[in-house]
Amino acid sequence: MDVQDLKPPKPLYLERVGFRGVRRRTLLETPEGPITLDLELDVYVDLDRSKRGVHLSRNIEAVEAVVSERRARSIEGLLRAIAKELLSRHGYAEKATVRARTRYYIDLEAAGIKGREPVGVAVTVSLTRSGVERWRVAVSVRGMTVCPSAQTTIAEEEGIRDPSKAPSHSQKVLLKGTVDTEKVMVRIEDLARALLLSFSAPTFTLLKKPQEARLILEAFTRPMFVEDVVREAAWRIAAIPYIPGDALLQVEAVSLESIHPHDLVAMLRSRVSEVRSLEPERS
Ligand SMILES: Nc1nc2c(ncn2[C@@H]2O[C@H](COP(=O)(O)OP(=O)(O)OP(=O)(O)O)[C@@H](O)[C@H]2O)c(=O)[nH]1
Ligand SMILES: [Fe+2]
Repeated sequence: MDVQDLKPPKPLYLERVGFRGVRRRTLLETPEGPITLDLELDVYVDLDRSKRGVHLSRNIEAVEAVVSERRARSIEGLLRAIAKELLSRHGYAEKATVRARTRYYIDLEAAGIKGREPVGVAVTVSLTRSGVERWRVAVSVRGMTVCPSAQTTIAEEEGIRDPSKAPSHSQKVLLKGTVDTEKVMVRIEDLARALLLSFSAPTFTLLKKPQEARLILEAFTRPMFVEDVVREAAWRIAAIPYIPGDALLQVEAVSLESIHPHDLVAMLRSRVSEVRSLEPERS
């Protein structure tokens, strides 16, 4: 009998046992065409109290079986297939959890500028043997803000009639949106776009002089606190129609303040239904 199958000295249930950071490249045959993804995978199963260890090589065999098939049409399909493969190879497990970290490229249009922009992605599925499927999609993006407080102060002090023409401090903001759902997975593109449009202005990989000027002028007409960015992002995420009302969303912004040696953070957590129930103040 394998050591793994022996009764453990202390028979305690383990929620997750597996490998973290398994690197694999895969090709997804998506409806928009083939996408190659470099994945960093975490692959876990639970372990009941009767067994000392998980037969861990099977976690890699499950990944290899699915990744080499190259049949997945989406990251959702790929992760669900690996989770099912884990449960089939570990007859003693009740739950499989698979997490993939990767980078997507999103078509973005703002201030009349078009670009294909990188976003950080982490998708987690947890699947039980009875078929309960839970998803967590987290997308991280970068944008810029213009501070409304400094802009107003300077406009008043300098007698500048149109505040958007007053200088202010502007900084890069790291914004992360996470949505937890059952059964349906939030599309990465939808979550990414909701976040990218929640800044004073998004960042673009390529900016020629006229575009750079237009982006900055646009940003100065949309000054935002870091709190405004988080609320705007929550609002836009909740506006994604197919997300169930009981889904949980979390938005966190880290503003790399240009005038301080430290950063500024704002975070909100809410049920999507709660955000949807608010009537926006007409600005
Ligand atoms: N459960 C457990 N396994 C470990 C640990 N350290 C190393 N291993 C793994 O043990 C694995 C080999 O055991 P198994 O996966 O059972 O390999 P096997 O018995 O040849 O294959 P199966 O017949 O599928 O069980 C290696 O892939 C190691 O990664 C540990 O701390 N706990
Ligand atoms: Fe084994």
